Amino acid sequence: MKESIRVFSPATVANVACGFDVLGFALESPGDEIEVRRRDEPGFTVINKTADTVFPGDVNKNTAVVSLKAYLEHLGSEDGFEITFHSKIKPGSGIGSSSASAAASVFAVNELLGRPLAQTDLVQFAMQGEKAAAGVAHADNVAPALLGGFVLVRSYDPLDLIQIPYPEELYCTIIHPQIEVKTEDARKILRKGITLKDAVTQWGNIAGLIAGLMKGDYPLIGRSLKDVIIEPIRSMLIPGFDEVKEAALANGALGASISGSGPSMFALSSSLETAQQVAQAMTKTFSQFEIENHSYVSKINKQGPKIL
Ligand SMILES: Nc1ncnc2c1ncn2[C@@H]1O[C@H](COP(=O)(O)OP(=O)(O)OP(=O)(O)O)[C@@H](O)[C@H]1O
Ligand SMILES: N[C@@H](CCO)C(=O)O
Repeated sequence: MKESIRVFSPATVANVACGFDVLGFALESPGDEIEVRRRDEPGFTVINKTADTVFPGDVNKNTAVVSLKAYLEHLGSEDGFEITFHSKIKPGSGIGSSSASAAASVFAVNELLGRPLAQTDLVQFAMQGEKAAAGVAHADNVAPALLGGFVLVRSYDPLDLIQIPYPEELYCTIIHPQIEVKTEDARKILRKGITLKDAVTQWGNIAGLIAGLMKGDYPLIGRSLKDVIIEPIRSMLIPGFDEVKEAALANGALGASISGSGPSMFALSSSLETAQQVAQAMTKTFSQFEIENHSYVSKINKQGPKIL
């Protein structure tokens, strides 16, 4: 059996406006690149070869280790592993940095061990990494990170993951304002209750978004990419949010909202040209608020993690 493996695990956009905690999709780039090597003795080591990522001091709080421990415990294995990070999504960015690591390690070791578990069965362990990062075992980043594409979390108990077809011509613009918002903090500020009116609007939109993706109905996708519950609260953490969102829509985006818990924003477009125009418009608008930022366009990642 191989003693080491190098894998890529994708960034992800969770919530997707109206699907808080239940919908996410994977991006072709960026992502985490890690190498996992079996150790001669039990335990875990993390080697950081990235240029600018600072990991938690306690290796056992690293989401890659937390998820891998849960996976190995399930298998009854006491093997130890060394995890080397070669590249890393910036933590707290809103595109699933904690998730990419949690998914990468379980995918890598499952491959090293000859795939004792199916890919879908790895999600439950990667969720433990998210719980360590944000206090809640949400699956809307790790499920698309491991399965690729758009994934609906139909149910958490029991875990029921549904891969959702989407139109081939779908492009995501991501913009990262240079501010950090931790998921844990962005969850604490949410209201504990919602009105029935908002609930009806939200579940109409999430159903419409799923239907639009499956039918390749761009106007329906656009009409449904609206969030009346989470965005009104979390957008207060992102200076210029309303103006940047308006700029995206004015330049042809189907819809735009907060990526995950923020501060990144995402916009979906039906062509690469539009997505690039949207990126320019969002960057220009954020810059008017004197917030450093960078933006890029990514296609949807079909496959999830891959062996390098
Ligand atoms: N391998 C890791 N990669 C990234 N963050 C990690 C990792 N291990 C632990 N963490 C911790 O998780 C937190 C980052 O996770 P958080 O969910 O806040 O950001 P994110 O995953 O980039 O955003 P989002 O979940 O909204 O997409 C930080 O406190 C970071 O220290
Ligand atoms: N659904 C999670 C995603 C975090 O990326 C949240 O919004 O808190």
